[in-house]
Amino acid sequence: MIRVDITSKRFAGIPVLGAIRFEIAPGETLALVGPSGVGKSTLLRILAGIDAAFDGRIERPDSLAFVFQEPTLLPWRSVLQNVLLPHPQLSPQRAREMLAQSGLEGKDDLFPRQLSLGQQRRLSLARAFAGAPDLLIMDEPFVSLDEDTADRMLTLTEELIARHRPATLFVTHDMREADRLADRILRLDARADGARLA
Ligand SMILES: Nc1ncnc2c1ncn2[C@@H]1O[C@H](COP(=O)(O)OP(=O)(O)OP(=O)(O)O)[C@@H](O)[C@H]1O
Repeated sequence: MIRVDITSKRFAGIPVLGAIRFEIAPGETLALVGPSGVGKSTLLRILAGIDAAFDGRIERPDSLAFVFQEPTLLPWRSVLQNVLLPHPQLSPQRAREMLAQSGLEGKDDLFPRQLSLGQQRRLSLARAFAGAPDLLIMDEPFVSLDEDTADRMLTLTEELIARHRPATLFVTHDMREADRLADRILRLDARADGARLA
C-alpha cells in the first residue's frame, strides 16, 4: 500500500499544499486533476521522493518510475540503450520485448531525434515499464500530442498497466483521459493555506 500523508508544503514560506492524505492500493490507478498551478506536479515530486522538503510522511515502494511531460531521453544513446541503461538487470531480449509492446519494433538502433514526439513518448513509457515498477508516476504524459497519437498512447498505457499492474498516479487536464484510465480521480482545490483534496 502507498500512503501519502502531507501536512504542508511551502515554497519560500508560501503554502502550496495543505493537509493531503490518500492511499493507492497495489494495482490501482489514480488520476490527479486540478487547476493550473494548484500543486499537482509538486505532489508527484513529493510522492516520488524528488522533493523531500515538506512536512508529513510518505510510504512508497523502492521500485518506482516517473514519466515526465517531456520525454527525458539520452540523445546520444540508441533507443535500445535508452531502455537498458537505467535497468542494469534487464536483458537486451526483454528490452526488445518492451519496445515491441510499445509499438517500437525495429527501432532499436535509431537515436531519439530520429523518432517522432509520439514515438519518444512511447520510448519513455517502455523505459518506465521495463523496470517493472511497483509505483508508476506520470505527469501529463499525453499532453501536446495530436488526438490520434494521444489516443494510441492512451491505449498503449492501458495495455501496459493491465499487463504489469503497478500502482499508478498520473496528472491530467483531460477528464476523458482520467475517466478512461483511472479507477479513482483525486481533485486538488486551491486554498489560501495550501491546496486540499476536494
Ligand atoms: N521550485 C519551485 N520554487 C518556487 N515555487 C515553485 C517551485 N515549483 C513550483 N512552485 C510553485 O508552486 C505552485 C504549484 O506548482 P505546480 O507545478 O506543482 O502546479 P501544477 O498544478 O502542476 O501546475 P500545471 O497544471 O500548470 O502544471 C505554483 O505556484 C508554482 O509557481
